[in-house]
Amino acid sequence: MDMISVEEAEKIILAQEQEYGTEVVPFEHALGRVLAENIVADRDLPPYNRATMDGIAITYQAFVQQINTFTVRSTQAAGESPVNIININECVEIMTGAALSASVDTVIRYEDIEIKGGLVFVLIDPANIKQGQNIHQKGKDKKQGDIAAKAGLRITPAIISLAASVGKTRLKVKKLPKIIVISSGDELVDVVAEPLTYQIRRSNNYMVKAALSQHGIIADLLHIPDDPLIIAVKLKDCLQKYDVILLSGGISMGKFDYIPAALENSGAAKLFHKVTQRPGKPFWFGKHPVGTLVFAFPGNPVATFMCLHRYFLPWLNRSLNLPQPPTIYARLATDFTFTPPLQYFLQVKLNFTHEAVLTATPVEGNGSGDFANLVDTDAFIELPANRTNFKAGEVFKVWKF
Ligand SMILES: Nc1nc2c(c(=O)[nH]1)N[C@H]1C(S)=C(S)[C@@H](COP(=O)(O)OP(=O)(O)OC[C@H]3O[C@@H](n4cnc5c(N)ncnc54)[C@H](O)[C@@H]3O)O[C@H]1N2
Ligand code: MOO
Ligand SMILES: [Mg+2]
Repeated sequence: MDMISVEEAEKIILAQEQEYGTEVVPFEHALGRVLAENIVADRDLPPYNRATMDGIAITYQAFVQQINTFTVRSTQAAGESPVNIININECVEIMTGAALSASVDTVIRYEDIEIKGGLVFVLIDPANIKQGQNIHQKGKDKKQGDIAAKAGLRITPAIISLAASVGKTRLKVKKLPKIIVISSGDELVDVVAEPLTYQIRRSNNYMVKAALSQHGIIADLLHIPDDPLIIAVKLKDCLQKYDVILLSGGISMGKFDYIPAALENSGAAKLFHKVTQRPGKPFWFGKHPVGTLVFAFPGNPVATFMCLHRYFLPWLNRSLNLPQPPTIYARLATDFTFTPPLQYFLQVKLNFTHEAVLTATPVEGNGSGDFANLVDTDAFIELPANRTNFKAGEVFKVWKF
């Protein structure tokens, strides 16, 4: 199969969307997961007429009868059972969060009253007092039985708080794929090792694992040497144990790039190898008959990073039935030239102008091995393969990370 375009690669990958079922987790551990059930209000929200200001609670009828001096029946803290007034000229000193009794319907702030000699004087013009003011009415936000959060949403801190408020301590969420991130290469040593002059510490795998953890996935890590026998054994094992394998390295033209052949020998079917893009041209994608998907990313760190964001994360969203994030476009801030007939993913720094226009300033770096450059960039913009000169002010698609 010849090299395919970015769009074709994306289509092939998204067509492999999977469904991993659901599981129940403690609500405190559900952040970032996808809700697989509705969260329903177990009572009205709020469950009682709630004072929203510290002050006094009265019946509005008092003003109709020209009464604006009150005696204090009682003081009611939040958490105390509601106190009734007996006479129309009585008030309850009430605190924010306390439940009003049915005998009162209006709250006046401490700032608007004076308490002297056991009496409460209202300082403001009763014409400026509205019946029901400073009260959060029972059931105003949600009625008992209403759906307060719909299945399918990504769980945010707001949803965690909602679950807590309705006493939903366990939440049904979509299961995440079981993933292993495999690095390969004999030049790569462990992060705690002191590399020899011709070795480097492995880092791609930690970058991929960290990016996955932002999506709630705790991936396993494995390193394999450039040894075809070990690669075959390890890949065979992982193809049986995981839903998705994310590899980096070992897939290009090198004499020790054994991964594609090993995958195919293990029974995985190649769905494509090589995409007309830079970085990331040697990208290999395939599927094993047991259902395991294999994203074998090119080893150069910027290529691994780009392919993860451009292909894997959209696949994950699709498989979790989440809407894709809205497509963002930015204006190129300076002219840029790229001659090879490849779709170029240019590293950029994003900015907003005073006119709220999103701009993308190239932060080129030194090719796809320059992972240090990623620290100073916040997105790739996608420059079409069939063009060479890109002008400042032109608009291109953004892949934010
Ligand atoms: N003759 C050709 N050579 C190369 C081509 C080509 O088309 N023809 N493509 C180039 C491109 S583009 C890329 S990208 C790389 C991809 O190579 P591999 O996927 O085989 O990756 P490796 O050779 O194993 O490593 C490449 C590079 O990346 C470093 N690396 C790998 N894994 C890690 C890791 N976990 N942490 C940090 N760094 C890692 C590795 O040390 C190499 O420097 O091939 C080009 N060659
Ligand atoms: O993907 Mo390679 O990183 O184009 O250099
Ligand atoms: Mg190689």
